[in-house]
Amino acid sequence: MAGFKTLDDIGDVKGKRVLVRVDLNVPVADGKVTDATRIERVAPTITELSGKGAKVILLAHFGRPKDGPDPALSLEPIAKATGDVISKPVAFAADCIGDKAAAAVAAMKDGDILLLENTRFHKGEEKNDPDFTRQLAANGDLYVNDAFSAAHRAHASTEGLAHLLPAYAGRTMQAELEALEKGLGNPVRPVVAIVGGAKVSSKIDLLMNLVKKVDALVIGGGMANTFLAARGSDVGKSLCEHDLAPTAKQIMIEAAQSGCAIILPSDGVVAREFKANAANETVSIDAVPADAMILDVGPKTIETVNQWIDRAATLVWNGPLGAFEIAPFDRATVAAAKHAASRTREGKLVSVAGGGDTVAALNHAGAADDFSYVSTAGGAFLEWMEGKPLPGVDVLKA
Ligand SMILES: Nc1ncnc2c1ncn2[C@@H]1O[C@H](COP(=O)(O)OP(=O)(O)O)[C@@H](O)[C@H]1O
Ligand SMILES: O=C(OP(=O)(O)O)[C@H](O)COP(=O)(O)O
Repeated sequence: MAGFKTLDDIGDVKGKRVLVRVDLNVPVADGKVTDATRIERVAPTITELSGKGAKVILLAHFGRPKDGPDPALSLEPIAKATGDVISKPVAFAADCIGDKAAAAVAAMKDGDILLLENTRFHKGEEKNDPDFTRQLAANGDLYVNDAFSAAHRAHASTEGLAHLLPAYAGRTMQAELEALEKGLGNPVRPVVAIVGGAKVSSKIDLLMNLVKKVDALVIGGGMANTFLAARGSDVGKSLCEHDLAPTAKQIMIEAAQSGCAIILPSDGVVAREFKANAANETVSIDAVPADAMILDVGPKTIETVNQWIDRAATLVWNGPLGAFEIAPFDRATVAAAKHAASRTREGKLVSVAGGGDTVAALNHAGAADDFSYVSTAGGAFLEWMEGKPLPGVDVLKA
């Protein structure tokens, strides 16, 4: 891979402490990992380094802790899940810096694997604070970044560490960039993007550039509600970031100027509770009851989405169209995923999808294997698509 050092350049790692940044931000329900794709994708890097006798020290975040350590966002259960995927024990330390981390690292033998607690339990992580970064670096001789899906974050463990230790791209980082370049480096038009999901505030800005790159943008999931509200629709109690309505309006103006069609839901499946099999009804998008929330796009919208998939030569997808984890609000996501998979199988579509939950949704639909490429990354993938610099990648090239 041009511009980087990879594991092919790392030399003899026997006995060396290698800090490996991975993305273990996996979907979890009732304490169980519901989709292990991200763990499976970083497994080759972990097993390769461990097999060569390195002490493999995994750094990762989990969720978005607001105020220091949060037991609900501990990585401890993920250590076991990682061990299950790689068929080796993965030890766990209750902090990523300080005495607990140092003691756990000191106890490691060559080839051992250790996962340190959620890096985001310290404010220094997201601030890329030099002092915090030095404390992380104290436990390593070398640094490997295999977290492409977090490479859009300039955090201590994704960017800062590469300034302090000899830095290398892991196998997944390398493979993701190569696959995206191959699939989307020079996409066949028309290019249709589907963007849904729930991370509205962290993804809405990048839609401003995306509409300049694609021919049509289908907006679903929680993301659609902010656009619907900006357009004047009442979305009741739906997930919606009303303060981002001006941004949504600006994106719609930008899209019109760039000749990018924006497709918003025309109907929705609404419920009063966010739970599986909640009583629900399908309503026109302009008739959402004030006490209800849109949890999926409706059948008319599914038809429209599928028509746009039919028109596309290239499909780019991040974010489910509805709350796919809870039946029956998975209907639109499953229908669109199956349709895109079948067009891809017929050789009529290049389909590239990404994101922790999007991958889980495609797996749920039984469609992932038929997509041209499934990335572990959502936000990072869209930023790569925009042509935005990814700090976690650029620092490896420095
Ligand atoms: N209408 C909706 N209301 C609430 N949550 C939604 C809705 N549509 C999708 N979601 C949620 O969005 C989440 C995924 O969003 P996001 O994290 O942005 O995707 P990814 O991880 O693929 O990048 C899922 O947990 C899903 O339940
Ligand atoms: O799940 C992730 O991104 P994604 O939801 O865009 O796929 C990454 O772990 C990054 O997480 P963040 O968006 O909290 O920085």
